[in-house]
Amino acid sequence: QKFTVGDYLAERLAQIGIRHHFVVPGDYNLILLDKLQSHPDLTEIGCANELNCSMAAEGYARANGVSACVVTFSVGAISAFNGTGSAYAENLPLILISGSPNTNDAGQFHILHHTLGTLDYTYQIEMAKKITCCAVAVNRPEEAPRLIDRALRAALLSRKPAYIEIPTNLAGAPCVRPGPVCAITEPVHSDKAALSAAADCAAEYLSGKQKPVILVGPKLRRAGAEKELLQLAEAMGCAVAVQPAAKGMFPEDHPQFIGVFWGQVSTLASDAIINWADAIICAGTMFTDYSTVGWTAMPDIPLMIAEADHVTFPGAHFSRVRLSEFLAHLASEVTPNDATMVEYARLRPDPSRVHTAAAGDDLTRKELMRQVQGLLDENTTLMVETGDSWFNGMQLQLPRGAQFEIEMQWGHIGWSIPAAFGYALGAPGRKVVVMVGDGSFQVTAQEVSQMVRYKVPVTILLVNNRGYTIEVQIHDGTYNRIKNWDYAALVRAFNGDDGQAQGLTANTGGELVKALKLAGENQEGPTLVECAIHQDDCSKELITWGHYVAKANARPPVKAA
Ligand SMILES: Cc1ncc(Cn2nnc(CCOP(=O)(O)OP(=O)(O)O)c2C)c(N)n1
Ligand SMILES: [Mg+2]
Repeated sequence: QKFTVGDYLAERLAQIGIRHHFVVPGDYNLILLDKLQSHPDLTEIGCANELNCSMAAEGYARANGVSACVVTFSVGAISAFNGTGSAYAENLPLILISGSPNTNDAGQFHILHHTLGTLDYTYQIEMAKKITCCAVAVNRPEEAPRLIDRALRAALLSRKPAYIEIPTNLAGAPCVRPGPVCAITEPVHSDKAALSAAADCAAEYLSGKQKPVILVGPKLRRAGAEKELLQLAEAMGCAVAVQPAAKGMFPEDHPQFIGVFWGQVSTLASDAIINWADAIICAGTMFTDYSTVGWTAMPDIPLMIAEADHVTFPGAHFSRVRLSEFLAHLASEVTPNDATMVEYARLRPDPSRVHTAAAGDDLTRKELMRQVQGLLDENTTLMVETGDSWFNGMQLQLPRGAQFEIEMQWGHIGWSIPAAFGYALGAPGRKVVVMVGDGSFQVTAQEVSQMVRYKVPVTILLVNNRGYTIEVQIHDGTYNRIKNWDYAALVRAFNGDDGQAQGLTANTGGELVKALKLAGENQEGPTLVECAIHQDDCSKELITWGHYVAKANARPPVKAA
């Protein structure tokens, strides 16, 4: 049994920790799929289309750390570019693998199916270069080890997606076996001198400051630095806020947690403390139009910003300083200062008395969220979709161990369904709950059928407010109306003759209680609960945020000088 290029790739994927690879077959990748499938540690997961395949891989990477999506040339890969873009924006090492034309075709001037109908097949890798940290095409079997290793190492080091193109007649070509896997997995450590210089600079930045606070951003988890952040927070004793896309990256039951800082739509009293602070330690932060509420909540004091591999201060920059090592170093040196916690204690809001609606009342967003809060425990992962689900999710208090997943940077509606499917396969045993709007659900609904096929027990809370409400709050128009579906019947239709999915509707609080109980009991497949709420029943935060994002979008062009 000769060892081939496909076997080399399979062995490397397994060595870096992948146990499931997401695929849609096509004649350019069939031999490669055979090789991957024959690896004892890899399980092939079929998806309904390549957009969903790439989003399932994006979700798998959130749970597993790294993922692989295997598609056919051009018609497959170009759809998969969307989930690859998400992985880039969300800092996830998704390996996009595409079959490609037989190596003889270019030289024989063949026009091929699935291509643009020209003689130039390089357009795909040229596009892939723009949305990955490394894109390689294996055109000769001898090149396979070097190119595959280069792409995988680049993805693992930078937490960005990589692209590997394998011609249909090379997947089965003879190839040498891989060398030690540490050659591609060995991390890069901080430069010692830069690390201590950065620590000295941090001490200087903090000295003389009365009210320092920590702000956690979404890159913290991707840099593997959550533990060290906690060490630093406890060494300082200061208040800790998180950006919306970093919710769940600092424990919310921790006494120093002061809420989600999101400008005027912040939770608890985090915006008051961030605005009161005279020093902000930013760890893995991303200040974007969405996270600063249309630039109305951009901190305006000099910041210390610790990124995955460098640290900046007002007037200083230190390269090759790894975030986790920097935070740990700081924790061992920093002077305690709990002024921001003392102040927070003075102004923290009393926990709001949550109103329980009568069982027979029409279901409202508030009652829905009261019941979702009750679902959260140390074993739950809540995935919130673009839409009012972002804002409703932000208000939830996460018990210790509960996880929260959001795709706020790429913000592709429909991400949550395939991503939850992929995440659930990467985190067996966790209870995965999705909160998704009706508009988003319509984009990628087919992947519920894969949850049925692989018996993945995801609970899908479909918040049906009859349309694209988040868009309505930014700027309304007829385009924000959609055709209503019978969502529960659709999910039951995915069962075919042997599925265990349940499709339920909840029009009142009482019906929701019953539906959630049934969902918790269904371990043999997905349970979708259509939660029907009024079209205008949206969060006050969405209305405020939508107003300022629309204003930011409408800024007039700056007149040329
Ligand atoms: C792929 C993609 N296409 C279009 C958009 C713009 N967009 N953002 N949110 C929406 C509507 C979301 O509506 P729903 O899922 O019903 O959420 P709600 O806001 O809760 O009604 C759109 C159409 C987007 N974010 N992603
Ligand atoms: Mg909606």
